[in-house]
Amino acid sequence: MARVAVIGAGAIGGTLAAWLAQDHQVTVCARSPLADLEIETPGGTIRAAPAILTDPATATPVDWVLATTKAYDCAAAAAWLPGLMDAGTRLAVIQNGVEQRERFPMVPQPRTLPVIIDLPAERTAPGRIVQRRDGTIHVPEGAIGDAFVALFADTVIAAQTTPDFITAAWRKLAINCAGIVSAITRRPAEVANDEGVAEVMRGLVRECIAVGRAEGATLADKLADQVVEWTRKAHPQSVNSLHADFVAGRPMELDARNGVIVRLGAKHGIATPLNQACAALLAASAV
Ligand SMILES: NC(=O)C1=CN([C@@H]2O[C@H](COP(=O)(O)OP(=O)(O)OC[C@H]3O[C@@H](n4cnc5c(N)ncnc54)[C@H](OP(=O)(O)O)[C@@H]3O)[C@@H](O)[C@H]2O)C=CC1
Ligand SMILES: CC(C)(CO)C(=O)C(=O)O
Repeated sequence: MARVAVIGAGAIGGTLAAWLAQDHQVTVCARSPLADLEIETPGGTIRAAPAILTDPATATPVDWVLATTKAYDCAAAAAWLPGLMDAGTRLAVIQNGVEQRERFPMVPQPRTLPVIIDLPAERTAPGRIVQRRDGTIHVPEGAIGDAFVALFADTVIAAQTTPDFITAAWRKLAINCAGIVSAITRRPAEVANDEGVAEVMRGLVRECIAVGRAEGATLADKLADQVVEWTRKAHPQSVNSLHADFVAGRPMELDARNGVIVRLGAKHGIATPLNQACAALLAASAV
């Protein structure tokens, strides 16, 4: 049984904390108070009552810290680390994008594990989450990756290591960059059935493919069509996390999901007008 602290009790943090609490000693480090966790999963409801802390000064060292805040909240989330981490603690950064390690520069790289999770989940109230699919997790190969995968052995979440993490991260970024169409149109996954919107999604993904290849990822041309197909096969009412932030009036991970394609595209001399335009339009409509 490992000691696991989950920073962030949102859609992903709450879901992972509830699954891991079935087998491990879990502490949830929350910004807003909550009582317990109840997750509606494809296989039925699971419940957990982990220890819940709201003050970083009360944190004590654990084996694993799972950072599951949004990318834009990493600086505040880092306030938990001095209490939670000792010389043996490892940090898993479970966030979208391709820059997970860079978001926690204060933790030595060998003890930081970037994690790609594909698990659609929505928070409906504090501690109440709908998990739409069992989901997958990908982490880089190596001893720390193996240890992380072992934490999920008895859960429905398929966790695995990959020898090509950069490709895994960019494939997920392809899905996420296209998801901006939901926030722009205020429509869940079903919006991908609109052929005009689907063509915008393909264009966003093609830019992501070009930049990802320049960064060393192996991405097939067919990924553009696949992203549309996968979105069409998702639960039609599934709300992605960018869309959820937009409708809740929260900050958005625009830089982590679309801006990064524009930034890294500029570095490689690759034009990314669709990602730039969609991010600018969404940012402007959130004001
Ligand atoms: N939702 C999804 O389906 C998926 C999300 N992702 C990625 O996972 C990451 C997390 O997303 P998601 O779970 O949706 O986000 P949520 O907004 O649902 O949850 C983030 C949580 O972090 C908490 N938080 C923020 N700052 C702090 C802090 N300083 N200390 C403690 N808790 C803090 C928030 O608190 P408060 O309750 O006060 O808001 C919130 O509960 C993102 O990078 C996202 O892109 C990846 C795959 C799927
Ligand atoms: C695409 C999706 C739903 C899948 O995990 C996601 O990553 C998000 O909501 O941010």
